[in-house]
Amino acid sequence: MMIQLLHAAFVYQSPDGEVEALRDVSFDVQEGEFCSIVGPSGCGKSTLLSALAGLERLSGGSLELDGEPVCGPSRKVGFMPQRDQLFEWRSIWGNVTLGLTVRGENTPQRQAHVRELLERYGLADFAQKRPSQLSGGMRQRCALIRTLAAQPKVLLLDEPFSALDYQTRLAVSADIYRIIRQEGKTALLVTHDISEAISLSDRVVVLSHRPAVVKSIHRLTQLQGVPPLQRRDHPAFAGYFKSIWKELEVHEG
Ligand SMILES: Nc1ncnc2c1ncn2[C@@H]1O[C@H](COP(=O)(O)OP(=O)(O)OP(=O)(O)O)[C@@H](O)[C@H]1O
Repeated sequence: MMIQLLHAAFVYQSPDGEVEALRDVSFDVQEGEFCSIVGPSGCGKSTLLSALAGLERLSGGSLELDGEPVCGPSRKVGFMPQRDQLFEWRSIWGNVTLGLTVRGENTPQRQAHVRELLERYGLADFAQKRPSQLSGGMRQRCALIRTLAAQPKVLLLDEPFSALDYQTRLAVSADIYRIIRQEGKTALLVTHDISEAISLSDRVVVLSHRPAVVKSIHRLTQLQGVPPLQRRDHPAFAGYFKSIWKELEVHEG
C-alpha cells in the first residue's frame, strides 16, 4: 500500500480557539493508483494534503506512506500546485532542474533522467526557451517534469488545472494523466470538479463538510482503462456523476 490513512484527525490551534478540520479520515491508495478527493469548500482537503506532504502532523489516527509513518517531508512525495510556479527568468532546463540544484542533487545521472523526460514528453526542443514562450499546457507539463525530476513515488496534485480555461483544462488534464500513468506514479488529486475526478481516477473519495469524515468511496470500475476524454462520453459517466454530486449536495443543503 502506498498511502494508508487510518482515522486521521487534525485540529488547528488558532488565536480564536480550535478548528477541527479532519475528524475521521480512513482510506488507502495502492501503488500506481490514481485517486481523487472531492468535498465541499473548506472541508479539509488541503489540510489532508499538508499532512501527506509531512508539513502538518496529525492530531490523531495514523498515516503511512510506502509502509512508513509520515513524520516530516519525504522525498517520496512530489507536489503539483495550483499554478505552475515556473520562474520566468530561468530557462525551461533551469526550471526543471531547479529542485535538484537546490538540494545539491544535480548529478549527471539525474540530469540524464530529466533530459530523457523532456524528450519523452516533447519538451527537449524547448529546454533553452523561457516559460513565457510556452503554451499553458506545455507549462503544466514542464511543472510535472520538474516534480518528476526528484523521482517521487507519490504525486500530490492540488487543483493543478484550476487556473486554466475549460477547453485547455480538458486537454491538459488528459496529458498530465497520460504522463503520470506512463511513469507508473501513484497520484492523489484534490479537485472541486466532479467531472475531472471521474475522468482521471480509479477511485473517488468523497469527504463530508468540516470536520471531514469519509462519506463514501467510489471505485470507477466501468471506466477502468478508458482514457480521460473518452470517459466523459461513456454511458457510465453520468451515473457516477449523479451519485457523487448527490452526496455533496446533501451535505451542502
Ligand atoms: N491555519 C489555520 N488555522 C485555523 N483554521 C484553519 C487554518 N487553515 C485552515 N483552517 C480551517 O480548516 C478548515 C479546512 O481547511 P482546508 O484549507 O484544508 O479546506 P479545503 O477543503 O482545502 O478548502 P477549499 O475547498 O476551499 O480549498 C477550513 O475551515 C479552514 O478555515
